[in-house]
Amino acid sequence: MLVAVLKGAVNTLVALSQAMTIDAQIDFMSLSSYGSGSSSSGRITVRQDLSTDVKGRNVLIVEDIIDSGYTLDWTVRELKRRGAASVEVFALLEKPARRKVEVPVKYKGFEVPDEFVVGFGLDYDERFRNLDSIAVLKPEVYEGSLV
Ligand SMILES: O=P(O)(O)OC[C@H]1O[C@H](OP(=O)(O)OP(=O)(O)O)[C@H](O)[C@@H]1O
Ligand SMILES: Nc1nc2[nH]cnc2c(=O)[nH]1
Repeated sequence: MLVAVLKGAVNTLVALSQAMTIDAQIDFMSLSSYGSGSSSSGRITVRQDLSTDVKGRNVLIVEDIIDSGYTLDWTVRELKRRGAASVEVFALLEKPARRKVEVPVKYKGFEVPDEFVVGFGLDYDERFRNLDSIAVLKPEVYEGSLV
């Protein structure tokens, strides 16, 4: 089954699941470690949990971006703790320069430089998620002068 980490991974989940040729159940987990800032606090909070028991299931976690890796590290550990038979990862984007914790990623999309990206589900303070492509946010926006 596919487990998407909301909210950012929603577009990625839709695109990936529609490209798959095998039947796959989907479920969602909403986590946050960013609040309204642009860097991870490292403290994960569960905003909304899965509706499925993952015990004995083969799970593919679908992520939009891996930055520090804290979110993914927490999610992999948590799903294994709940008894998933296997836990693998699909990540659309990775920002290697900012990695704090390494997590094995089976299916990798693209590497991005150390810049804050938005669009295709990715937000800055809940804005820009509905852009249909991924763009680098101008630092003036998160440094305050354009907010
Ligand atoms: O590797 P990390 O440093 O942990 O960062 C990656 C996470 O950050 C973003 O989520 P965010 O917490 O902003 O929530 P959102 O998906 O609801 O925007 C993104 O969607 C990843 O889940
Ligand atoms: N929108 C967005 N969320 C993130 N979470 C971790 N890194 C990023 C990023 O570059 N953009």
